[in-house]
Amino acid sequence: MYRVLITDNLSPAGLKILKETPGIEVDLRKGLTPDEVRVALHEADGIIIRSETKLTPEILKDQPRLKAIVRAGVGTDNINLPAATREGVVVMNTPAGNTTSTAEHTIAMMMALSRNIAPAASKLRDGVWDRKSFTGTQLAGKSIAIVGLGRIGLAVARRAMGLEMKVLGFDPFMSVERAAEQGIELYRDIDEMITKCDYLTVHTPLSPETTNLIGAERLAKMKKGVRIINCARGGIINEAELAQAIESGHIGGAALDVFVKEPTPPDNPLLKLPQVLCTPHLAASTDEAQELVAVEAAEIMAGFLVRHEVRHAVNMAPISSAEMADMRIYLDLGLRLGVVLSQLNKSGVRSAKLTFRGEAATKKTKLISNAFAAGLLSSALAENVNIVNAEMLAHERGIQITESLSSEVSDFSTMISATVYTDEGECSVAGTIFGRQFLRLVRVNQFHLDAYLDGTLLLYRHIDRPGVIGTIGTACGQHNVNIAHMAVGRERNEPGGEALAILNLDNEPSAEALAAVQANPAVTSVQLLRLPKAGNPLPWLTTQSV
Ligand SMILES: NC(=O)c1ccc[n+]([C@@H]2O[C@H](COP(=O)([O-])OP(=O)(O)OC[C@H]3O[C@@H](n4cnc5c(N)ncnc54)[C@H](O)[C@@H]3O)[C@@H](O)[C@H]2O)c1
Ligand SMILES: O=C(O)CC[C@@H](O)C(=O)O
Repeated sequence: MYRVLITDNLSPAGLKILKETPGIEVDLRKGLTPDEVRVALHEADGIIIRSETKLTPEILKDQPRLKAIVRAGVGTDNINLPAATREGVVVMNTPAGNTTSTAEHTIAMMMALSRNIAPAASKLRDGVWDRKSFTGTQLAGKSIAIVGLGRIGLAVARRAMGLEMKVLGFDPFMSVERAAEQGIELYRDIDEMITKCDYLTVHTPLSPETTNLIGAERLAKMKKGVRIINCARGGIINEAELAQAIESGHIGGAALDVFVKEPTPPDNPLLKLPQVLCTPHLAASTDEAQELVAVEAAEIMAGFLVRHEVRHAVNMAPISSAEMADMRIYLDLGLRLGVVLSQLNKSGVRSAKLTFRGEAATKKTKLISNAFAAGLLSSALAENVNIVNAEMLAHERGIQITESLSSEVSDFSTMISATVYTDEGECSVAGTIFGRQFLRLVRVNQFHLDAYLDGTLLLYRHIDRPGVIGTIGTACGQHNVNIAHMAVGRERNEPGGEALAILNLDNEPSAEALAAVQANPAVTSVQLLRLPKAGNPLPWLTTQSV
């Protein structure tokens, strides 16, 4: 049974989906302290959150059961992404469900700010009929500058055009042609754009580039009386510098839904200014948006846990359930080749190269390389490694993994070769898939053979002469070790040279059994490899150890 922890308010429609999904149980706990979230996560396979729960590195560390985090909403800035990735946890979000509500809130804030709705209503509630103090400004004919032309920025642009406003835009990832199609005058220089607007609204994520994007210097460049709106993230506009610019009279006012610290402390100077209109992070709080994001979050979590599909992931490539069904066997092959090389090599790996041939070259090779890296690092690291964190962990250890695709015809319709380069030289293996389900190890260095790629493998190198195989078989039998399959590869395809044999064993041989094999004078080396059993759930996506 997979357990999904939910620590923030989630619409009942989302809860219903999870509760009705066989194999999933819901652990609904609101108002937890950070430490309580950390403890509750020990027993959770997934967690769904909104913006209140903060998932810090301390909370995410050592959570071996946790596999997925789903953010019911857009911003993942309350989740420490490097920490989640390092722990091998997939982070997914629901990017589109609250776009309309957030755009509508932005327009509502702009209108309310321009017409002094909040202070006028408040005064009237206090019994004062004041018509003089609240003369507003009309929006029609004014210019609005939009920073960030993604889903919400564009939705705001369309609505502003409906209000007969002129729309200016800045987004380094938007083409001039696409902006023109939308009726937006695109600027390549934000500093030029901000001198031309009457309203400025920001719709970017909070990132190192966007933190304090609008501060004292840019506020000073704007026209006197400009009104500023932030329904994206606190910190994109510097709060203290905005407060000063409003107090000085240069900036006409601001409408803010988001704050650097949430809940924002009552002594935030912006809350005290009459020219500032504030809401407590409400832009996405509509029945419609909350139902959409909750349903999507629940479906994403259920799809991940039950069908292993990865949708809207922010720390790995997405995989649909159809792709996953197709890729599974390849991820398995990549992981097992990595495990084989990690156990064959005792010295430090500096780099690795994967070559994909035939059908393998047509798959999402990056994911297969990540599965290979997970296998390669599995025996070396105490951490759990999977396709989410393998690339990061390999990179941190200076291990470079490169890929090449080959159209060269090989003996097999699909094949993956992997070579690791170590301080002592190189070692390579190749694997293939028979009948779309059986994995085979078909080469170890210069030896071509055909061994099962699962369970316990006994490898021994020997001089290829009569009687060796028989005596090794007898030694195994005497020590109660059953041989399920045997493969031998010869250096030159003729007797007398070096050969490599791989025995697939039904049970783990004792130290005495290994010593008996090693005692054969023709045997030059013996090594035991341990791979996951065929058909076992593999750790390329979850955080189980190999
Ligand atoms: N207040 C709320 O309740 C609420 C609700 C939903 C979303 N949001 C926030 O709104 C913001 C936008 O959401 P979205 O769904 O439109 O995201 P999005 O990813 O669709 O759009 C973000 C846009 O910002 C642009 N961008 C990135 N860096 C930039 C920079 N330095 N300068 C200019 N543009 C830059 C990107 O190119 C992209 O087009 C996010 O911060 C999100 O968290 C807030
Ligand atoms: O959970 C919320 O209501 C806020 C969501 C919003 O900040 C988002 O980024 O989607």
